[in-house]
Amino acid sequence: MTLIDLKVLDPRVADFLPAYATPGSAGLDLRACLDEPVVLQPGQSALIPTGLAMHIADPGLAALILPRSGLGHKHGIVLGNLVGLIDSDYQGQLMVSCWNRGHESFTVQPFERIAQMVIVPVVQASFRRVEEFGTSQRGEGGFGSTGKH
Ligand SMILES: O=c1ccn([C@H]2C[C@H](O)[C@@H](COP(=O)(O)OP(=O)(O)OP(=O)(O)O)O2)c(=O)[nH]1
Ligand SMILES: [Mg+2]
Repeated sequence: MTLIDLKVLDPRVADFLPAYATPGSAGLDLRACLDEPVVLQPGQSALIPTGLAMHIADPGLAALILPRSGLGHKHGIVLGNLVGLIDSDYQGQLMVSCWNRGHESFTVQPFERIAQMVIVPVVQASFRRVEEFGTSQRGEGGFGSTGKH
């Protein structure tokens, strides 16, 4: 298990620290640290604080913030940035951009679970400038070049 430093910025979230719901879970649910409900009209988005800050510190790791499938599928509540990327050197509050892509208004309740976070490995690359690549089977083919079936 990887140990990551976490700061509780709002004491109200101290009882709801991110935790894996089951032994096999990949995602850690993040909650809305709100004083009052936030109504998202269709098409509207809001940046919702979580009351938490995290310093991953290891450049070989990052965190991704992803929608929760139930909220996304049933209510159209996804992320305004589609996916949130948390850099290993970020020490600010974890924020969730909630976007109502649905057709009905949705109310985010204080401390409701609004998104999930996955800790992932990262490879930092450096680049070597070349004039020609070594051959590959695909070459420059893309965007459907392998056919439809
Ligand atoms: O959903 C998100 C996405 C990002 N962040 C924080 C952590 C991340 O490390 C930082 C910067 O994110 P990103 O690089 O995606 O944003 P940017 O628009 O490129 O800002 P910057 O110039 O600060 O890198 O913002 C969040 O709290 N939630
Ligand atoms: Mg950036």
